[in-house]
Amino acid sequence: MSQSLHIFTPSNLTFPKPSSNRRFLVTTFSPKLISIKASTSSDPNSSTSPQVLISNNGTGASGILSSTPQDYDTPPSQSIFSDSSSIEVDAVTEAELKENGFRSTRRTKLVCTIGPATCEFEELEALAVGGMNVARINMCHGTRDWHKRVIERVRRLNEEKGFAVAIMMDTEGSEIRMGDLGGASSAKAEDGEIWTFSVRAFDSPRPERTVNVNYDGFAEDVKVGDELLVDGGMVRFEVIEKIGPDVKCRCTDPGLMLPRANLTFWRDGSLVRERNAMLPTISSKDWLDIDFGIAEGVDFIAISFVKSAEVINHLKSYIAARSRDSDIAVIAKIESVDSLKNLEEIIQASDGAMVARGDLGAQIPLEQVPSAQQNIVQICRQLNKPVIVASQLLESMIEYPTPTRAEVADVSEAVRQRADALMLSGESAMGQYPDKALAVLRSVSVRIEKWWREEKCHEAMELPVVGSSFSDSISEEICSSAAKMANNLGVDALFVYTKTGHMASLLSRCRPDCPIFAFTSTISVRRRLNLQWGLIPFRLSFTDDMESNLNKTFSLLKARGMIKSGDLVIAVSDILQSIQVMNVP
Ligand SMILES: Nc1ncnc2c1ncn2[C@@H]1O[C@H](COP(=O)(O)OP(=O)(O)O)[C@@H](O)[C@H]1O
Ligand SMILES: C=C(OP(=O)(O)O)C(=O)O
Ligand SMILES: [K+]
Ligand SMILES: [Mg+2]
Repeated sequence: MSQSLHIFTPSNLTFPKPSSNRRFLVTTFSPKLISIKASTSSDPNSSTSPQVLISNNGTGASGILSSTPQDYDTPPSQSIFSDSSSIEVDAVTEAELKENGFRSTRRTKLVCTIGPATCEFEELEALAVGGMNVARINMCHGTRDWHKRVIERVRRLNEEKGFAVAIMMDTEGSEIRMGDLGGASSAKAEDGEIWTFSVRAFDSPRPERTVNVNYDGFAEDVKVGDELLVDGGMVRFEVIEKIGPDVKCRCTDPGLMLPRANLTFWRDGSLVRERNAMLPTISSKDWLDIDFGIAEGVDFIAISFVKSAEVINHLKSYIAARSRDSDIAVIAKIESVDSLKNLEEIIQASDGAMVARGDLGAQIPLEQVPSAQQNIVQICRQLNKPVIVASQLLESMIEYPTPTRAEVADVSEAVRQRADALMLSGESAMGQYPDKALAVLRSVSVRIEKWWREEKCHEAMELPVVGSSFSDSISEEICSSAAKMANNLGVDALFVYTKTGHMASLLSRCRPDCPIFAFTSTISVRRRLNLQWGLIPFRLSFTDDMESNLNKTFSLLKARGMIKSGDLVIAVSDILQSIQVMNVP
């Protein structure tokens, strides 16, 4: 038996734009539906096409309308799945669904930074098997050739093993950094030692207690008495003397300095933003890296030290002009004072955001980082943008095989905040236990998510209208109704048929209790959806006929033992705006 609600919209109906101040806005509008015809059919092959009377309050438009499929951008044709008789999902998800059932699949997504510890094919495969959804390459480190090889291996892994691991390229940005320490893996600064920081390029081997700085204005901008923080305070120095380009500093807090570590300087307890505040967000080297990322067809480009929405808009049009066929998503890294000042407009302009706590904690007092994180996660959810919580989640696991209790609590908090994704940095890039660190993220995520469901912590978070057209508003209403129905009815899974991924993201935003099976015909959309909370992306070719899509999905998933007769499913689609509730035949 299937019960359904179909909503037909005329493509020319305009709808009042929601206020631009969306952050705390409770949606004041609810499209006063419209008369709804629920069709009950016991014949899976019947294709009753219900007519729905639309009387849109306010616009005066009314009438009986026939089915008008929604407009969507046509995805790149070369990546549309051509085999119409199969469904693609990776072996790990398939095994997890079979063994544990729908309910216990992991909803929080996992991003791993790839570095020397994880760059070989087998190491990448181990991460994919361990649940890596996105592989991040950090352009601060390594050569383009090195990154190219990693991208090739991830792609091969996807092709040969059926994974849909997405690739995120993270730009270096032009904030102040130390040099690469002449190839050394770290340098230890001891209490009271005098070190020289200089823009000079030192001969190799690097003279003792010297560090190269990448910012030409460094010696001019710092003053004697300033405090110099390496990596947000992992090591601290006091500036004691300036001699031409060389800045002599005394170590006041000893510690280990890593190659290309970030440097900030502080005066009278405040972060100094001198001419370095004027450095471009995207440096010339970053533009070349971005060209590389476009040429390689990465899925996400993360932009470091974003200051305003302008740079995001600029980059998005640059990408659009250079790669007409691709849909690279732009992720804004929130890691500076400037990005916090313009938070909403930056997130609105981006396709997602990262709470980059490493550098953020170097620019604002550490005790302000947790509230900033919560705020960023919440705004992203409201604006329907995926959000990644990054840096030092399991820092001690770079060296040790078990995390600290405090680290587990930190991971739990990010999961409890319902961030889309968690990220490993050094833990997976150069740590000794990358697979164990990933396993900790996985088990903590699953445990906290389960606890959340058992405690029935359905949030009361108001989700404001994000789209601007009437059709968008209907999609949003459909998704929030479907998610609510799924929770109230205790359904096993939500199904969404989506061409661009938008409808899937709207469902994910509602954070329903059951997993969301997202069916898309495009490989790149499937990879991109892998970053979003609760979505299990499948590649499947489908048509505009929902009845036949559902029948086909049921038979393919049943044949693989991923669903069974009697499972309760709610299906929504952006093909024919509709909600259908049914038991798998
Ligand atoms: N491609 C790479 N090549 C060599 N080392 C890397 C690479 N990517 C990351 N690393 C190492 O892993 C550490 C953590 O990575 P990440 O957090 O992304 O960078 P950072 O510490 O510069 O913010 C880096 O400091 C670096 O030592
Ligand atoms: C993720 C971050 O950026 P990166 O590792 O590139 O410094 C961070 O600063 O937390
Ligand atoms: K970076
Ligand atoms: Mg950073």
